[in-house]
Formats: sequence, C-alpha cells, structure tokens
Amino acid sequence: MSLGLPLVATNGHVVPLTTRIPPYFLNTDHRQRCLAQLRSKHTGLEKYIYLNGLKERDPNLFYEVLLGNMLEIIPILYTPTVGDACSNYSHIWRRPEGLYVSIEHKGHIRQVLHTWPTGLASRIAVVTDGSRILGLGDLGANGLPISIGKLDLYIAGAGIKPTSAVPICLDLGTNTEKFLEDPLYIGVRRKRPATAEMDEFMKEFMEAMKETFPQLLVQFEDFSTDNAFRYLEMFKTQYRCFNDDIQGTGSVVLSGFLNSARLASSATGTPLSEQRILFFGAGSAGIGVAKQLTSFFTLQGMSEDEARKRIYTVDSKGLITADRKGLQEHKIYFARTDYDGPALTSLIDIIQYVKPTALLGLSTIRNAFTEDVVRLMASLNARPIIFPLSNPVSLCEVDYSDAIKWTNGTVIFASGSPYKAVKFEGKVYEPGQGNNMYIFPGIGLGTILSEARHVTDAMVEQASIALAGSLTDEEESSELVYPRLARIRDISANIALAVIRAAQTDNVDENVLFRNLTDEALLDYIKAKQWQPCSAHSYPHL
Ligand SMILES: O=C([O-])CC(=O)C(=O)O
Ligand SMILES: [Mg+2]
Repeated sequence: MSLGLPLVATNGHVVPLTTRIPPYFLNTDHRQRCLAQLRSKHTGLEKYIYLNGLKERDPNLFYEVLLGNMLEIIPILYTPTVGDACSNYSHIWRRPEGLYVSIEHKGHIRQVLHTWPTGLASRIAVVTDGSRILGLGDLGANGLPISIGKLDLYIAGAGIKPTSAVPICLDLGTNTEKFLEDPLYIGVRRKRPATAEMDEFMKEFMEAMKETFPQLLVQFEDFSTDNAFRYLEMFKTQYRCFNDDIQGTGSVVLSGFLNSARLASSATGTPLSEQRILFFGAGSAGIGVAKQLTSFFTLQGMSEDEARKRIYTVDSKGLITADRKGLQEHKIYFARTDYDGPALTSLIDIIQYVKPTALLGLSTIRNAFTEDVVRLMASLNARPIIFPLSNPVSLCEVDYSDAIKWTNGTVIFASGSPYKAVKFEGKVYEPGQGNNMYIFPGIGLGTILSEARHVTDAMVEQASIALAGSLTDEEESSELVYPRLARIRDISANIALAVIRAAQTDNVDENVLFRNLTDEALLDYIKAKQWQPCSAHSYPHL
C-alpha cells in the first residue's frame, strides 16, 4: 500500500498533508506497535486472527515483524496454534485467504484454478484435503490454515515472494459428523468420496494445476495416510510435487537423528550401524521417516536388509510383525520377520525386547511415553534419543520437562511442536524441534530455482544431509540437534544449494545455467533471489 501523500518536513519529522493519517504516525515504529497489539491478545486464536489481518492489510510489515520475531510468532501461525485455527476455521473465517477446489467442481477444475489472481507468477502451492490435519483428524474444509501457515514459512524462511504462493484446500467432504451438523461449516455437506471418485478428482486436479501454473511445485500436506502414499506414488514422477508429511518429515527427522546419533556415540561409541530405532506410530510420517533413515543407511554402505533390520515399528496393535493378518500395504516393508513369540502389545514389553537406542513417537497419543517408558530408555542408554514428534503439543508423546527430569538430563530430545528451554538442577537444556518446517522451505526453493521436473529421492536426502551439517560451532557445543530458527533463511539457502546439485546429478534440472556456477556463486545467487519484506514500501516516505 502506498499512501502517495504530499509531505512536509518539520523539525526533522515527516508530516503528511492529510487529516486521515495522524500527524506523527509516520515517525513511529510500526513494528513495535504491531508487537504490542499482538501481545495484548489473550488467546492463541486471537493472536492468529490478528496476525492474519495484519498480513492482509500490510504484507511487508507482517513479514518484517515475523522475521524479526520468529520464535514468538511461528508457534502462532504454525504448529501448535494453527491447529486451533483449523479446528475453528468455519467460525473464525474473515475473508478469502486461499483457493478452494470442491468435489463439486469436478469436470471444471481448470476454470476454478484460472480464478487465482497471480496466475502464471505462482511457484508453490501447498495442497491439503483436510483429511488428517496435524494429529487432529478429518477437519474437512477447515484445513486451509495449514496450507497458509506452511506458505508463511516458505515466504519468511526461504524468501519466496508472497505473490508466488498458493494455499489450496480441496473441499471433498468430511467424515466428521460434528462439522456436517454445524450450520457455520464452510465445506460441502457430504461424506468423503470413495477411492475411485477421489482418484479421478486428483488426476484432473493435478493435470489442471500443471496446465494453469506450469512453473509450480505442489506440496501435498496432511492427506490421510493411505492417500498420502498413493498420490505420492501416482504423481511423483509425473509432476513437480512432493509430500511434506512423508518426505519432509522423513528428511527433517533423519537430519536430527544423525546429529543425535553423533552426540550419543560420543558418550557410548555406538556406531550408526548398531542403532536400533523404535517407531511408535506407523502412519505416513512414521513410515516416511523410517524409509528416509534406511535409505541413508544404505548410502553409508549397509545392505538394504541390514538397514531395514535397524527399524522396529509399532502401531495400535503392538510390534508390527510379518505374520500379522491383513497388514496395511505401507506397513509391510518394515514388518519384522525375526520375531515369532506372542504378540508384543505394551510399549514397555516392546522396549524390553528391542532395547532401542532411539524411540520416535509419531502416534498422536498424548503422554504415550510414560515415566516408566522414559526411565527404561534411560536405563538402557547413557544418552537415550527420544523424539516425541506428534503435533500439536496437545498430542505430543512426552513433555520436554518430564523427559529431562526422568532421564536426569541425559535425553537427546526433539519434538514436533515447540517447547521452551528447561532448567533442571541448575542447568538450562534446550529442546530440538524436529519439524518439517526446517526442510520444506529449502526443498521448495531449490526445486523452484532449478526448475526440476520432479523432486527425486536424492534431492530430499541431500536436503536432510545439508540440514544436519548446518549447525554452527555454538549450536554444536550447546548440543543442539537442529539449528536455531532465527537462521532459517541461511539454512534454507544452504538446503536449496544441496537440492539443486542433487537435481543436476539426477538430470531433472531444466535450468541448466546453474551447472556452470561454483557452489559459492550459486549460494550467493540463491540468497540474492530471496524476497525481502520492506515496510518502507508501505510508507515510501520513511
Ligand atoms: O505441520 C506441522 O507442524 C508438521 C506436519 O506436517 C504435521 O504434523 O502434519
Ligand atoms: Mg503435515
């Protein structure tokens, strides 16, 4: 917004010749005013509504405030508060904030996409069908804020232009009765379609996306597990797309695991090849992470079979074994063939059998890592690796302060949602946040700049390795497993560089000009391309 006002200067101050702007408004600090307004709100949801209103009024100011206060604001726009925004979206709805494509648009999807105002300038779409928002289940058309929140991170964290970002919610119905009965519910009032109808819709949607936005990358977000895997398989070599919950989460957790394993092994000497990793939760994120880990292990020289043997998976029925009847497709690969005793159902019994070096939670079961579980992990390992990754915080498997207390501070910890530092027996401990927010902005930036036709497995893997290697000396000596969030722009640029190089190796890059640049020159180019918010654009006289 440009006021475009005539100005006079008095005593070094700028005063607009208008009665609608208070005389000294332009001489005050708008960022401080926004922060004060934000902090005056009492609930997370009120803060969320305030921030999204600010974004609408003045995007430059909004992103400046966000970039200067990431630790305070990201947990509002993103996990965990975005979960409340989704749960209540039909009730807090204020204005159009994204693109809805409805099951009722089937046969006309291209026309719907054409209504998006920034058309060909679009570079990145985050697409959800609302069927598994965080760990909150099927929220139907209320899922849009998750796409908006992810794109805020693309813009703030990777420097993608706001006009390149397209938040999309596919409105395909919901199986959650409560919404169907709510007179304010904003989605179509029907149950979700059967697989064949949904597949037809998704094929038309992806084809229409490619035609309408030829330069665009699609990030699939929070689809129910079976669909997440199916559409990734169906589309990953046909379109420029990836799945954040499978690949993004896989990549970010591999990265944190590598740094954790290094820390643990400096105490115990356990090499990577002897790690035993127990996954509590075998949905899209759990299996996505397990696959990323095993693929990395094979890169390190292990055979596929040896790599797979490092992994144990647990679902609601207990340790997943190959002899179990009716196993879902995505669980078969990691089902154990070397256990034939009675079914192991309690987590304590499973830990006693597996003796894991690392326990990863992707179950959405609050407090599943009880005191007994955590203490048992600590009795088995000098430095137990415990990652309760379920989102939002209300579904996290164990709180950070408990994990610190029950392990006497020995735990190496990363959660999906943010926790504050904890003081225990005089020492301050900082948690890691193993959230895909560290990785998808860089994967997206690298894919967009290299104009990669597809997102290959190597691109995702190299992103993870680049993130793991991005800790500063200070972060390493503070035993962090992820870098500090305030550095996300630099980290995203480094990840983007690794992603571009992997795209070149895999020969999927269409922008071949980068092939001739040194790493240093390419990194400079990436950083120069990052969009910078500047609220002076809103008030050009300052
Ligand atoms: O959004 C987040 O915080 C991480 C994520 O993808 C999920 O939990 O589905
Ligand atoms: Mg997600």
